[in-house]
Amino acid sequence: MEQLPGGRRPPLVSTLGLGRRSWEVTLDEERGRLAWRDPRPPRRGSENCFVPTSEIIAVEETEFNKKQRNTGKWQKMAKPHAFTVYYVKKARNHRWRCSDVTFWCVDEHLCNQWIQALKELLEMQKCRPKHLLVYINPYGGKRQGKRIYEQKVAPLFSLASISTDVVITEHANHAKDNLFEVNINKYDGVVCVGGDGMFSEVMHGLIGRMQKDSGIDQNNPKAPLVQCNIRIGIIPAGSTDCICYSTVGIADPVTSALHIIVGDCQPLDVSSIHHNNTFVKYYVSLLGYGFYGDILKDSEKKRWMGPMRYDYSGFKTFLSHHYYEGTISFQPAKHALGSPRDKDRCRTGCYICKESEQQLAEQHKTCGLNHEEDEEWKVIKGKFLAINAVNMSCACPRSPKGLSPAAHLADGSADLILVRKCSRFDFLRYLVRHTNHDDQFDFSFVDVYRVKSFQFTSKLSEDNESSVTDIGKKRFGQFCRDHPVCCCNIANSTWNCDGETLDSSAIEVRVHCQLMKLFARGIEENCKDEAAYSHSSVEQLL
Ligand SMILES: CCCCCCCCCCCCC/C=C/[C@@H](O)[C@H](COP(=O)(O)O)NC(=O)CCCCC
Ligand SMILES: Nc1ncnc2c1ncn2[C@@H]1O[C@H](COP(=O)(O)OP(=O)(O)O)[C@@H](O)[C@H]1O
Ligand SMILES: [Ca+2]
Repeated sequence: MEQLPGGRRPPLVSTLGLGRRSWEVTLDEERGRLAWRDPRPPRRGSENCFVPTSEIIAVEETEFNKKQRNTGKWQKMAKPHAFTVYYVKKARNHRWRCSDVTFWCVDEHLCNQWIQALKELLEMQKCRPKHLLVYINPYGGKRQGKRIYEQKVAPLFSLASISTDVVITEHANHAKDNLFEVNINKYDGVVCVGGDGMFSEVMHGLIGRMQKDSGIDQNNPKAPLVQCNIRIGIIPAGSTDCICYSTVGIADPVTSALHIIVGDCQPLDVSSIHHNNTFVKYYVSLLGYGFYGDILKDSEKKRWMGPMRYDYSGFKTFLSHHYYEGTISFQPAKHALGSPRDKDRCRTGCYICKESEQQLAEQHKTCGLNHEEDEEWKVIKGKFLAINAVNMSCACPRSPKGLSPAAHLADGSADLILVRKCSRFDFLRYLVRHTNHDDQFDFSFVDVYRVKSFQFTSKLSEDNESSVTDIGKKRFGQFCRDHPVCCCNIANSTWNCDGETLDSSAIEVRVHCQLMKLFARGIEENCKDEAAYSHSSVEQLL
C-alpha cells in the first residue's frame, strides 16, 4: 500500500453499511481517528462520529445474525460481510464504557481490508499491555473483588487479547511477597483488584523488588531510588479507593479496565517513610496522624462492617476530639511551580507535572546531584487535631475534591496540612468543606504547605528521647481518662499510611518525584461536549 512521509498510510475511505444505511467511513492514521459520516445533507438527528484510534479496544469479524438478515432487504442481497469495532465511549463523570459499532459491506475483500488495517493500527500502539499479572484481594471492600474481576474486567481483557496470570491472595502480604519472586520481565504491568491497602502492597512489592535488583539500600533515607517502570493498574474493589478516584476521576472497575487496555500511563510521586535510619513504608495518597490515624486504627477492629466502618469510626473519632502535641519540621518544595491554594487542578497532561518530569530528567543527567541538605527547614511546634501529608488530592467518593484539591500527582511534592487544636464545631466546619465548594484551608487553625520532605516527633517521644521500641510500647497507652472533656492525651496517635497503620510515630518523610507509573491518565477535563463521542444519534438511526 502507498505510504505517506513518516511511514504513515493515506486515509482508508469506504462507503460501508451501518444499520440500514450507507455511511462514509474513514480510517485516518495521521489524524489518529476512525470517523463515520452520513453522506446525505445534514439534518436534525444525524451526526458525524469519530473515535480516536488510541481508544479503539478491538476489532472483530462479525457474523450477521439471523435477526438482522431476516429483516426486509437483507434477504434479497448477497450475504453481507461485517466487522465490529469496540471502542471507548465516554459517559458522564469520567465514566468509560465499551461501546461497539458494526459496519458491513457486500465485498468480502473490502471487509477484510478494513479488519486488517484496524488490526495493524492496534498492533502499532506499543504502550498497550499484552500480558498482565493480576492480584485479587477477595476480602477488600464489600468482598466483591473476585466477582468484579471475573464479570466486569476479565471479559474486556479477553476482548482486547490481553493474557493474564491471576493470583487470588490468600493472606495479607501475599501479593507483595510474590512480587519478589516472580519473573517480572514477563509482564507489561501488574493489576491489583482491591482498595488502597491492596495497591500499597503491590506498590511495595514492585518498588522493593526494583531497589533490591539494583542494589539500593531502602534503609538509607537519602538513597536515590530507582524508578519503577512497570505500570500498576487499579481495579477498585476496596473501601475508599482514593488512589483510583484521584487518578482516574471515578472508582469504577470497567473504566479502570479500559484505561489499562488502552495503555494509559500516569507517573506518580511516592514518599518514603523512615524511622531512625530504618525504612518503614512508602505511600502515594494520605499519610495522616491524629484524626485519620485514629479513624483507621478504630476501623480495623470493625472490618466486618465493610466500607461503613469508616463512617462509624469517623463519627466516633470526631466525637473524641483528641489532639496531639508534637514538632513538625519541613523543607518547602521550592522547585514546585504550584501552590496548595491554587484554583487550577492537576488534570490530564498537567503542565506542572510535565515541568517536574523535565527537572527530573535534568537531575538524572547530573547524576542526581542536588543540594537539598543546604535548603532551609521550617519548624512548627503545636497541638494538632490532624497532620495530613498528601501526595495527591486524595479525592474519593466521600470527598470528590479531596483533602488538598490542588495537589499534583507527579510534581515531586506533597501538601502538608496542619489542623491545630480548635473547637469541635470549627473542626466540623473544616470537615464539611471537604464535601462542598468552600475552601477548607480558609480557617485560622488550618495551615497548608507544599513540601518535599518533613519530619515529625510527638511530644511524648521528645520527652522520652526514646528509641523506636520505647515509642512502640507507649503508643498503645490510653487517652487521658481523668480529663475526658479537655481531650488532652497521654498517648501517641497512629499514622494512617495509604490505609495501613504505622508503628512508629517519629518519622522522616521524603517525596520521590514520579517513582512509579499507573495505567491511568489523570483526571480529564470534561470533554463530554465534544460531539465526537456522542454516538446516541447514530443509535437512534439504527
Ligand atoms: C461531615 C462530613 C465530613 C466528611 C469528611 C470526609 C473527608 C473524607 C476524606 C477522605 C480522605 C481519604 C484518604 C484516603 C485514605 C485511604 O487510603 C484509606 C484506606 O483506604 P482503603 O484501603 O480503600 O480502605 N481510607 C481511610 O483512611 C478512610 C478515611 C475515611 C474518613 C471518613
Ligand atoms: N487474602 C487476604 N486476606 C486477608 N487480607 C488480605 C488478603 N489479601 C490482601 N489483604 C490485605 O487486606 C488489606 C485491605 O485490603 P484492601 O483491598 O485495601 O481493602 P479495603 O479497601 O477494604 O481496606 C490490605 O492491607 C491487604 O494487604
Ligand atoms: Ca505530588
